[in-house]
Amino acid sequence: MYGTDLNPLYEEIISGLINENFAVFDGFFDENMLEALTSRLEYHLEEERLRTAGIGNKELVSIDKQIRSDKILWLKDHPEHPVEKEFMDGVAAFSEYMNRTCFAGIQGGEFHYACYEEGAFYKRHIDRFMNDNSRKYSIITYLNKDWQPEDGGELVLYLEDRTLLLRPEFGKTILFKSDLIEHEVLPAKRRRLSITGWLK
Ligand SMILES: O=C(O)CCC(=O)C(=O)O
Ligand SMILES: [Fe+2]
Repeated sequence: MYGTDLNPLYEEIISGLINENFAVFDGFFDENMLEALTSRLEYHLEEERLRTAGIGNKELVSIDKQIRSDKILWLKDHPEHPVEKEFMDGVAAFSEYMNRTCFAGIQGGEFHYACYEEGAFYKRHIDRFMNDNSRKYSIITYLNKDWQPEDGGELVLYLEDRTLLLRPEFGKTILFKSDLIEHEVLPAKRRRLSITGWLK
């Protein structure tokens, strides 16, 4: 029946968002798709398409290497590949579910690939701009095979009652409320790849 099926993974994510403003999970995207996204990102890197990321929104971008030192490529800034369309479709299906079951009011999103080269980091911040509060949820999926504890690059979530360190392991996805969760990326000790987006 249209509109009434429950999706167990989505339900788990939504419980996390309701109870703790974040959720960490595997299996949002299947293995083939994760492999294809990784190859695509590696190809973009070889073609030198990623650029030093800025801080602030389009009008107010300043590049401050003291705060972040990753490189990014916005998905909208290059011709879409079928796996990128599949990625967007997956995120759109979740957004529709959130809208239908939680009245989340998500109207779209923006997405980029990110690469933290050895030594790169992103200091403690929240994912909202001073002059634009449209970002509702942040979503990050990691594309790093065999990430080891000594590889660093953890995402730190600064929660009210504790601090959580998350390793950027292949296929792991984090979703959190963009306006509430302060977070940081610790220096990576090897190249750290991800695809990141904001539901708006
Ligand atoms: O890659 C991560 O773990 C987080 C990235 C991040 O905080 C951002 O791009 O705003
Ligand atoms: Fe962030």
